[in-house]
Amino acid sequence: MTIQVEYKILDKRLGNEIEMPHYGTPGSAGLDLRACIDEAMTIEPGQTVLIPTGMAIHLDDPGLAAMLLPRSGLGHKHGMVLGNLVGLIDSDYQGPLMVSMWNRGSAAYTVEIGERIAQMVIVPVLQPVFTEVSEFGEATQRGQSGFGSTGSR
Ligand SMILES: O=c1ccn([C@H]2C[C@H](O)[C@@H](COP(=O)(O)OP(=O)(O)OP(=O)(O)O)O2)c(=O)[nH]1
Ligand SMILES: [Mg+2]
Repeated sequence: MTIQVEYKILDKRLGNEIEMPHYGTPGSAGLDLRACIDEAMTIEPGQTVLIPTGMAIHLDDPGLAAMLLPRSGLGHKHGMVLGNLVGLIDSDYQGPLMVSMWNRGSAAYTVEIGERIAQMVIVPVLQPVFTEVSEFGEATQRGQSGFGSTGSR
């Protein structure tokens, strides 16, 4: 099934000198989002900046969400991850897609104009009806144990 999602171009460079986000290979889970900034931006260790992607999407369907995730190379090699760790885009959001970039590393990092800074994954979402109970229907093997109850190794 093909899912259609509307988008708006907010920065005229997108699709011209800055490449449009796209699935890089047939099996790609995410599209790389690009920094639509006016000049290269140096982010100091510990600093967080909000970077526009030059576009908006409207998922429209409450059964969909978009997640913004770090790119592994940027995160692992340069400590450039997301200030909110994961960005969650609601299906009713119509505003500019923004990426919060956090330099959790120990060296300054310069984001270039049009650089691929994060990736966006479209995911299915369920909104169940929640029902309050005083006891759950069936006791499980785990019960209330958690947070390392099974040991660490
Ligand atoms: O990395 C992100 C995270 C969020 N958003 C946009 C889309 C999302 O639908 C909206 C609200 O995000 P969220 O609900 O995570 O933030 P909030 O702090 O709860 O704000 P709000 O009160 O507007 O819901 O902000 C982004 O553009 N980038
Ligand atoms: Mg919210």
